[in-house]
Amino acid sequence: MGIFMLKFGEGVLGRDITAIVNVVLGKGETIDTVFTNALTRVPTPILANLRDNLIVKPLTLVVPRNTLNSDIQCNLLHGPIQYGVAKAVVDLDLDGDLKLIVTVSVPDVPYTTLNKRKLFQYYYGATRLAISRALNDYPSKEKIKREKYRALHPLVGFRDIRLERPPYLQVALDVPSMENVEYVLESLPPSDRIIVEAGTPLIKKYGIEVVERIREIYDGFIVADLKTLDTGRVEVRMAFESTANAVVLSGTAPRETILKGIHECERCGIMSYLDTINVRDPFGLYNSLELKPDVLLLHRAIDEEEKVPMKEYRDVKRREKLLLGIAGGVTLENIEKLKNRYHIIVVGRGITKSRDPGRVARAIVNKLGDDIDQYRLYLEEDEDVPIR
Ligand SMILES: O=C([C@H](O)CO)[C@H](O)[C@H](O)COP(=O)(O)O
Repeated sequence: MGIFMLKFGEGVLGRDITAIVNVVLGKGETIDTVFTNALTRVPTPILANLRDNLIVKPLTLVVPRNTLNSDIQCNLLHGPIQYGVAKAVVDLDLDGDLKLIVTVSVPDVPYTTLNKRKLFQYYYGATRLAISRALNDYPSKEKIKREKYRALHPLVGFRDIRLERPPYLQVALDVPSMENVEYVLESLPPSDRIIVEAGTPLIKKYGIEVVERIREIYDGFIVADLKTLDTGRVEVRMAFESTANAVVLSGTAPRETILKGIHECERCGIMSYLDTINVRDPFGLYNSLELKPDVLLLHRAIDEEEKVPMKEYRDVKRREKLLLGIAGGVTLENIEKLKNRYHIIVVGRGITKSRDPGRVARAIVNKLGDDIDQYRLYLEEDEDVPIR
């Protein structure tokens, strides 16, 4: 059996025009077949050359990713793009037995904005990057794991947060006035440590659509505090359809409702909270469930706060997988004590009723630890890939 090797890599560079380059490289029957089939296809991709009659080794196919709609695009492909790819392959001084298939985006730009030098540079750099990454099996599983909560896709503009970097501040919006909600949301600092809660009274007043109204102003992780007591599936669905990232189910609901609600959250790919207002043994309830919620919320009701002290679970240890939340009368003053014991600290009136909600929220967030973007450089680094 001959030598077999197949590797894949991507390089994307440039801001005004983006060079997107994907590479498949390898040795053996598989790549030989793909290579030969591609060459006999119509329209035929081009063999990278430095000039006419001088193809590069290892043999490299340049394949446009998009349809070429104009002569300008054809010239770009056959000109600076092809030259950029060819020069990168030659400069990397690769094993001559390899074969490379390089797919390239071909920009559709007006002739006047054409800058061949810039295009060459972008495609040359992106190709080097893609090949080096392929040869180094970049990115590693660890890199992807590390980056998955930091990555911000440029065409999406928001991150999908899964509460993987606790502790978090959950700002509970119970104030039943949209004007007040807007005021609080607009004052919140942008932070990956903040969760916004559409509070139960707010949802009762405006309906579940209030989640979408909140999102228009603060597009982060939003919890719909439905405290569901019946029809677990239906309520989770409603919250999901209004773009909630998590739903709160009541721990006093029938077991079936809790389980159906958690199951529906899992089906929809959103998170489930189990609220424990009026539940005597929250951990006993948690342990008894066949399906576990993502968050167990230890909660003292507002109505009982004059009689009942704030819930204190001194022996609470952070458990693997389960996120523990605390709610009911939390203020800026308690944060220091709570932040090492709980993953999610819910603060309602402590923020919404303060004279300066933004200042209080910022002060709490500062106590929780650094932000995801705080030490991030503008440029991405492949710390584990030597570019040859
Ligand atoms: O969930 C809550 C309560 O049941 C009303 O819906 C509150 O959001 C929660 O108790 C936090 O509020 P504060 O006690 O004002 O911090």
